[in-house]
Amino acid sequence: MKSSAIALGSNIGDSLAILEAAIEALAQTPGVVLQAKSSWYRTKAVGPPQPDYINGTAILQIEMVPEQLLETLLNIENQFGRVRRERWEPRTLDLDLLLYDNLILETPKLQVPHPRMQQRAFVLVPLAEIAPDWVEPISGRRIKELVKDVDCTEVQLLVGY
Ligand SMILES: Nc1ncnc2c1ncn2[C@@H]1O[C@H](COP(=O)(O)O)[C@@H](O)[C@H]1O
Ligand SMILES: Nc1nc2c(c(=O)[nH]1)N=C(COP(=O)(O)OP(=O)(O)O)CN2
Repeated sequence: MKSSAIALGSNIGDSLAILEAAIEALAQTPGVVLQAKSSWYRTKAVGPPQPDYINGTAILQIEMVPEQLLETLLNIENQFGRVRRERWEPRTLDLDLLLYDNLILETPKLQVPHPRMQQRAFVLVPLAEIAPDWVEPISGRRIKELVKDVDCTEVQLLVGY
């Protein structure tokens, strides 16, 4: 069994229902056990102007290699109507693979840890809630330390668990 941290986001449609259903779809996937899910946060969009997002994170116990997990995430995004036209466009569902144990991996299709997670309050705030002591292997710093270095003012608790 390996551990993986996943980021979830949505800013089109009934985002909260989509995100809850996506968590359920992950939990029902063979080879995946849902260990923890964070609260949901309303967050200002980073990048081009677009509607606010709802973001959260989950910790999975998995029996899959990282490439299989990415494939699983992309399939679930498609199930929830994800359409890809351009980068950083609004989306029904975005699932990013943040961390996979302490692995560092760089292939044309997959980078782990997620290369922008250290700058993203919408990732670090929910991740610090469920995995504060996980060490991000590139920086060697814990999530609870990384979150202190980002501006969290535009990440508001929406549904707490
Ligand atoms: N760590 C990653 N998680 C998700 N997707 C990744 C990762 N590293 C590379 N990718 C590639 O990015 C696209 C998905 O882009 P999004 O706009 O974040 O959905 C995917 O095709 C992966 O090959
Ligand atoms: N608040 C917020 N802002 C965002 C969010 C998000 O989830 N929440 N996702 C983005 C898109 O990231 P994308 O997956 O297109 O690009 P990446 O490859 O940099 O993750 C861009 N901006």
